[in-house]
Order: sequence, then C-alpha cells, then structure tokens
Amino acid sequence: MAAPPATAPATARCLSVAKSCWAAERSSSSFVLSAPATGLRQSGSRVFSIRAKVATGLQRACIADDGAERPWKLSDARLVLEDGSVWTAKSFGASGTQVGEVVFNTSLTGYQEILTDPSYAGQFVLMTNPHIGNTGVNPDDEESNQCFLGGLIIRNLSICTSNWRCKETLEKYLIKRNIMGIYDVDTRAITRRLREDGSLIGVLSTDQSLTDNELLEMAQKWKIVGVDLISGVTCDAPYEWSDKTDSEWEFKRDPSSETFHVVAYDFGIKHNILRRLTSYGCKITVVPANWPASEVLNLKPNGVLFSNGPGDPAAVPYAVKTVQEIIGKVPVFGICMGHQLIGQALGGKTFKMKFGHHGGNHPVCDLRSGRVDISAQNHNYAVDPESLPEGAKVTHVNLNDNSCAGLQYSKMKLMSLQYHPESSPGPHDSDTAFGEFIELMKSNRL
Ligand SMILES: NC(=O)CC[C@H](N)C(=O)O
Repeated sequence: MAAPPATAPATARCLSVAKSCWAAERSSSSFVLSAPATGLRQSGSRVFSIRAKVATGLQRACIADDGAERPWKLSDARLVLEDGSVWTAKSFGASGTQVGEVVFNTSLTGYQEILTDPSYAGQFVLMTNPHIGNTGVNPDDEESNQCFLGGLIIRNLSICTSNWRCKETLEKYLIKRNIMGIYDVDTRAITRRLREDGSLIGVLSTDQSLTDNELLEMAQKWKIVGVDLISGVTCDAPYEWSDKTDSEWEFKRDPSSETFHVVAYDFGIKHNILRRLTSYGCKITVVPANWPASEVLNLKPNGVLFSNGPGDPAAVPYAVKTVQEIIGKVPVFGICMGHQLIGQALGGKTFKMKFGHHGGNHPVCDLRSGRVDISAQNHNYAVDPESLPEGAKVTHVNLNDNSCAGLQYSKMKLMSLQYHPESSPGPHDSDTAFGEFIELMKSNRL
C-alpha cells in the first residue's frame, strides 16, 4: 500500500479535528477551522478557507430505555416495508410518520438535486452511496422550490460538512422543509431486497406509540399506481423563465444566434431543463400541467417541451389528451414523464418496471449512431415499444435491460427521452439532445 501523504487531505483533517472538537463544541452547531489547521489554500488570486460544520444530528444525546442518558444517538426510527420487514434506524431531519414507495438511487453525488427533483413525490429515496451529507447544501443546487419526496434513507450521515459552496447542513435543510431522513440502516440489504422483489411501499416513523403491525398495515393499504401526483407538484400559473446555466458551470461554448420560443409544460419540471434550454437560446414560457393546448398553440411557439414529473403516466389522461392535441402541430420534446405521455398519446402503453432506474450511471445507446452515453435516470415506468404505431421509432435503449429510452417520430417533428439530458445530478453526455431539439425547431422554421 502506498505511504500516506505527509500532509493529510484537508477533508480528512477536518473530519479528525471535528471529531476531537465534538465534546467541546456540543453546544455550537458550527465552527470555522483556523488557517494553520485547515491549510488555507491559495489559488491564483483566490483564497479558499475551508469551513467545516458539525452535523447536529450526530450530537444529540439520547435517553435509553433504562432511563440513563447516552452521549450518542440511539436508534429512534423504523422503516417498515410492505413485505413485513422492519428496519431500525436513527432519524435526522423531520420527525413523524410518512408512507411512500422506496426506490434506490445509485448516484455518487448530487443528493440535493435529487431531494428537489419533483419526480420523487410519493417516494422515499434510498442512496446506495453510503456516505451522504459531506458537502452540505447550497442555494444554487435546487432543482425546484420545494422537496416533494417522502423522505431520505442513507447508510451514514457525514459528521461534518466540508465544501466551499456549503451554506447549511443536510439535517437543518431537511428539518426546515419538514422532510424525514434516517441513517444507520443497512441500505445495501434494502437495495438487494428491492432488486429481488421489486419496488416496495414502506412507512418511516419516529413515533414510538405506533406498533410495527400498525405501520405495516399503513404500508399495505397505501397505493401509488393509478394516482395523479402531477397535480400536487405543477405550478399554479404560467411564468417566464430566463436563467441560463451560470457562466461558471457552462460547458457549451457556442450559443445559438437564433432565439426560439418554447412553451414548457410543468409536470414537475426540474430547473436544469429550463436552464439548459435557455443556454441553448430559448425563451421559455412555463405553463401548468392542465393548461389548455389551444392556448399554448395560440402563442405560436417554436416548440413545446413536456417535462419530467412524478407517478404513473396512465393516471393523468388529461395530460395525455393535451399532448395529443399538440403533437404534429409544432416540434415537441418529451423528457421522462413527458416521453411516457407522448408514448401514450401515440396510442402506446406504459408499464411499471420491477424497480425502475434511478441514478447517474445508466448506459444508453443511441441506435442511430451507435454512440453510448452514460445518463442520469429517474423513472419507474417505461413505454412498451411493441405498442407503438408505425412511424414511431425507438432511437435509444437502456443497455442495462434493453428498455426503450428514446423515441422519434420524424413526420410529427417529435423527439423524446426516458432519461435526463439535463443531468443535475449526473454526467453531461446527453446534453446534445437539447441541440437536437433546437435543430428540430430550426428545420420547422425554414
Ligand atoms: N422523472 C420522471 O419524469 C419520472 C417519470 C415517472 N413518474 C416514472 O416514475 O416513471
């Protein structure tokens, strides 16, 4: 094994300092390490001071059953799955009782973008990456104005944060948004169960007065299939969007000289879809999920985007009807839920997958070029390609299971992807899809 570096990395040092400061700092939730301890770094003219914050969840003392106070936190939460299994855990974030569908996400980074992706409404996200919370949260990584998910399930909650963008600990953030979190639970074992048995409904609870059987009953009675979750996450009224990707993060250097007016249907839209479209030269009007197609067409947009969104695409016939009224009239781009609604609008069928795709590491093949992208995904339903009419072509497949990952119907100037070209979080490989949409709108203008 290679000898350890003479100077330990800053994060490791912050961790050990944070640990030794734990007892002394119990009353304060944050501290800034002094320059010699943190190794104040100089880069060009910029000076970075490394700020470490102790996560408060790990500091709470607990009263054990024997009435004695322990200076560490004890298990105070349960996750009861509909198969009858009971998982004890420690809580952070909000307390209470929540029911939802458990899905596992294999992204290594980006928990804040995941927490604010409205497509997770009605679900508990279990992160397979065992160490979460170390970068805290910051105001720029939000994918929507709210957290719609049921809760967060993690193996290990970082005892401190160490990131120059961090403004708040994950725990405080979840408490403010009233979102439950649990840690110190065997996320690997739960993931294996979901992979073997398929997705499961669960109940998260910190309420000791409820028995395991009562929680089990709640899990078994709750349904997510056939429920319209879009109406709970869409915007109330139309609005204009004009924010691009911040110049600090922009990786596309050749902005379009033309401007395109795009109307984006908000089925639970992620902000990065809007930022990427704006970076590609679009002026965007966002409309609520139930906005009449006729009003959208009256705006004479260059294109229409059907966004991502939570839940079962078969539970929102009003949205399928809207898509039907628009396709063939203007160029359209569907992303995730938008792709599934397009599939249905074309007369195809969607089905629920065994445990879905959630993570930033899914290989997808573009069948037109043979190019393979590593993509960001988040869906439990998929379009059955056999059910599609002639003319609709499958353009992309997920290489893990050969499921349909993209569609094109040239005559209708229609394209759609089952995954997330906007990433956030995830790799940027598929960003070119926005360029393809621009080309589609351009060709329609000629
Ligand atoms: N990200 C999304 O748009 C999710 C689509 C749909 N709700 C699904 O789970 O399949």
